[in-house]
Amino acid sequence: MGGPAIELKILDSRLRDWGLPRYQTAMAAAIDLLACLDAAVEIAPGAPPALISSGIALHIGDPGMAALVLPRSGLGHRQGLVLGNLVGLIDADYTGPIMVSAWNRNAPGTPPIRIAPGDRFAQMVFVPVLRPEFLVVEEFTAPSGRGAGGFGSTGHR
Ligand SMILES: O=c1ccn([C@H]2C[C@H](O)[C@@H](COP(=O)(O)OP(=O)(O)OP(=O)(O)O)O2)c(=O)[nH]1
Ligand SMILES: [Mg+2]
Repeated sequence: MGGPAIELKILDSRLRDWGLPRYQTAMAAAIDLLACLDAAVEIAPGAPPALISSGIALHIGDPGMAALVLPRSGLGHRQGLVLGNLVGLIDADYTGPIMVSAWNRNAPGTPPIRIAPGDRFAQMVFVPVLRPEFLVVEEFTAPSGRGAGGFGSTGHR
């Protein structure tokens, strides 16, 4: 409700039964993505991430918007299911399937993580994007209080 409309293709018809990715609460920031798998997968700790389709394609089609694929907090924090690319970036001009790199970040020797078809296993948030042009200069025009101080230059307390 209230957001811009963007085109979505349903690539996996099971989403018509499971329900499209959607906001789970009235003010949720992200939609949950469903694992469009043929069969359950188990991802072992230390194994390469599994590339899993969300079953949808989008054409955001607006350079002022992108989407980010993020872990779900409960799965990431409690179970160790995060993303092989840490964060997925969906460009406004990408029209292929939205894929999720599912990675078990747990220590070797711990049990595998199981993802079943239709599981809500990751989430996606739409974000505004600025695309500045660069003005190449020899010296910055305005003074900066911080200057080049970084990487802990302000201390800890
Ligand atoms: O988790 C992700 C990350 C990316 N993508 C898709 C959408 C994105 O627009 C495209 C390219 O992603 P990105 O620019 O991050 O990857 P790249 O390695 O730079 O690939 P490219 O050269 O295609 O831009 O891949 C996904 O489906 N899932
Ligand atoms: Mg890229």
